[in-house]
Amino acid sequence: MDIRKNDSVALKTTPRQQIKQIVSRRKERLGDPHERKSTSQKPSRRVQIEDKEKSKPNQKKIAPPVELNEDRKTLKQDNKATPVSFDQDKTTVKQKKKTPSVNLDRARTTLKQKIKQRLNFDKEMKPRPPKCLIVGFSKCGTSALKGFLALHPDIVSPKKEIDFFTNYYFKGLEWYRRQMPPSLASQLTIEKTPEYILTPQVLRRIRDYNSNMKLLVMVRDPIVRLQSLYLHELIHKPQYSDSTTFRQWCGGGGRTAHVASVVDYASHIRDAFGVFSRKQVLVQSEEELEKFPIKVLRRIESFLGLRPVFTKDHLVYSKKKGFYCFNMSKSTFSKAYKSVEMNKNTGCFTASKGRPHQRIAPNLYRELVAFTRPYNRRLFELLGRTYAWENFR
Ligand SMILES: Nc1ncnc2c1ncn2[C@@H]1O[C@H](COP(=O)(O)OS(=O)(=O)O)[C@@H](OP(=O)(O)O)[C@H]1O
Repeated sequence: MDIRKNDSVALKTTPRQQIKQIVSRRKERLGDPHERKSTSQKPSRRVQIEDKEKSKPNQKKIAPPVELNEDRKTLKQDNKATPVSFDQDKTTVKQKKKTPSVNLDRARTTLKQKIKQRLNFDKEMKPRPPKCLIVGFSKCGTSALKGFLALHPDIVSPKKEIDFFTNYYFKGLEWYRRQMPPSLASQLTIEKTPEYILTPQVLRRIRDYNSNMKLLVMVRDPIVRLQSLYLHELIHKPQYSDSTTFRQWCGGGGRTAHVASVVDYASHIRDAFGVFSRKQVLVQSEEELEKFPIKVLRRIESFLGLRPVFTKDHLVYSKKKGFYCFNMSKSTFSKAYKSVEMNKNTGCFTASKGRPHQRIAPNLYRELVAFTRPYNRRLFELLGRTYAWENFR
């Protein structure tokens, strides 16, 4: 080894340079103390927390915010769909649990269909001109007939008597139509005003309005009709008071013009037969409606060309009232309720229908029987049938 050469190199450097060299060699060996300081700096608090989290494997992780929103979306959609799934049958609800997305789609479709149906239904529902009229006679069970008929799904009827062809003809046909309840094209509107049959001019107005109109005419034992009308007019006509007797109301006896106007069905029905074909007019007795309502309703269904729906389940006999009333456990009851005044609790007609009649004094009764007999005979001849009115006595 040439020591002198090395020494010569060494001799060439100044002590200051030598110190520098020593320091740089140390740096190479150990690394820069400044750099070392930067790497050995304390980790930031955030990093510390993250590290801590990593070091806790069993701790529950909080779901990232995006997923939470997704969950909420799904929840909202589910909530929106809930009313539809209620309308669907139980099977669909069960399926929903298994495949929610499929059922959600189905529920949406059903809802859309239902809305569409409803809109179409509402568009179609409008007041339509009546095609059948209950034209008479007052106090012969016309309200019961109208109310019972309104149980039929294909029949609608206004609650009130419209009196159009008698009193409000000047208001015009459009006004009349608007008095009718909304109905579907497939339904039949029936209006009842028992005074229509009393005037030939009114019957002609009806024919001019609709020459195919069907007429329902209720008749009743004329003496019972007198009793019924008497009780009605005592309340509704100011010329009578509570003290007006039946005899006084009859006009002092049983052979007056007043009595004649009440018991003479035949001349009015003849007028109706003169304006309409007989096929368009059905005459029905109150007595039969009172005792065998379903039989009568089935007959009228057929007369009106409606599907037969009436069964004995529609009505129940009330011993207390002494009449048939609506069977409130049957859902059609609520439909009929829109068409007649009835007691919501009992399903029977209000107190103004089916009032107990007073007993007629025997003398007056005999007079009335004698007086009404020819009227009845004329009616029976006209109809080609009899009623058991005179046989009752
Ligand atoms: N189911 C039933 N419920 C109640 N009443 C019934 C029923 N069926 C027939 N009737 C008889 O209907 C009589 C009333 O007839 P109207 O409805 O034509 O009277 S009105 O002209 O509308 O005022 C009414 O007359 P009154 O008994 O004099 O009240 C009843 O006898």
